[in-house]
Amino acid sequence: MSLLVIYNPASGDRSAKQFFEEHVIPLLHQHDKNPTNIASTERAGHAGELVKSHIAAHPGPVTVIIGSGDGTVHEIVNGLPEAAATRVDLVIVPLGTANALYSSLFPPSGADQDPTSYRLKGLSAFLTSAPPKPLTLAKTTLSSSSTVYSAVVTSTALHASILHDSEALRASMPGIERFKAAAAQNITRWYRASVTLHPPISIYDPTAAALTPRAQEPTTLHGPFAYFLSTVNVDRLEPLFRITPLAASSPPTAPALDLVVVRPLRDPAVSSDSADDREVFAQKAGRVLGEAYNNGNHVNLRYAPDRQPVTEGDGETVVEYFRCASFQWVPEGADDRAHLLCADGAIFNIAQSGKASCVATSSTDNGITFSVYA
Ligand SMILES: Nc1ncnc2c1ncn2[C@@H]1O[C@H](COP(=O)(O)OP(=O)(O)OP(=O)(O)O)[C@@H](O)[C@H]1O
Repeated sequence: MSLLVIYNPASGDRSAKQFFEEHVIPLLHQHDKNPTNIASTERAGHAGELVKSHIAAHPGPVTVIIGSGDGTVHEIVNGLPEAAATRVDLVIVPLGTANALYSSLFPPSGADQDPTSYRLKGLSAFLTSAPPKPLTLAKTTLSSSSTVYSAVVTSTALHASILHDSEALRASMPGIERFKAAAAQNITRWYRASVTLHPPISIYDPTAAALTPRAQEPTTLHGPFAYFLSTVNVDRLEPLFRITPLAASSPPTAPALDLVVVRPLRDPAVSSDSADDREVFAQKAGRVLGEAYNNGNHVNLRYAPDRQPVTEGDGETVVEYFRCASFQWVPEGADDRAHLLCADGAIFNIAQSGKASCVATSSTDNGITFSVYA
């Protein structure tokens, strides 16, 4: 098995080069692991090119130690030719902004933890020969010639708008605060679309505190939507933002998408798509996002008789939490923002009259088995 080391000097707070020189490379040498190549990415897309040319020169399985955030992992997952038919085992050193995949694999313990040893947990798993864990991928088809794989998140609505707008804030806000700033800019927007979920479908029931089976035929949800997001492999998008908690507490036994959906017209205080009702609902949407930071408690919010979100009683849930095999998002023509789709932070535009179809697959679907040390 060959060994390739890649780091992205532009990730997160731009500390990857120094971290690799001071910690990662010396540790590899101490363990007699000699990489075939140590490369720094030079531009967007370069990480995928580096792995692709490495496999061409060294056919067969490869371990890739990757110092970056989720965006660079995404480039590797999407950068290899289907014909490669090989195995890629990833060792993540989390040096990006959000590090969703890493913080889901290694949830922060809460206790004081040395940041350097925390970042080296994946590398330790590799060095101690723990078996790598296969990844699930979400495959999104935007047209007959456009397909993208996600290893973390596939979203539309507010989350796609946040990722779309936060990139412009990267230089002035290198940390996760830029996602909060972009959320504030977009919190009153609604997105006109419909979405069809495909079975097997289950839905979270806060009373049972469990996912319960739902229809075994496709289910269509009509908009407008405030929030629509699906994940694979992760229960959080930042160390403390636990948006799909059931992915960890009740993990799927076969490839599946965990979905968080928020539809404003379910709110008894909202009767129409007016500016006033958007302002009223923005507070509820803000509460949902805030409770996701409270160990994923947003999934337990219900509307009380006074129409405020609470965690007691038996009112309608504020969040609809589904697990399903696939979904099809169909934006309405006039709503440009409903045409944005985010795949692990990369933003795509769904064509006018187009749709996005997303299906959970095992990582072997594109001919390559992607696994990660955890
Ligand atoms: N040398 C480079 N200069 C500028 N950008 C680069 C360079 N190398 C890679 N990139 C781009 O940097 C982007 C961000 O990288 P990455 O996702 O690893 O970090 P992040 O966005 O800070 O973290 P996260 O995705 O976890 O929030 C990638 O999409 C990649 O295309």
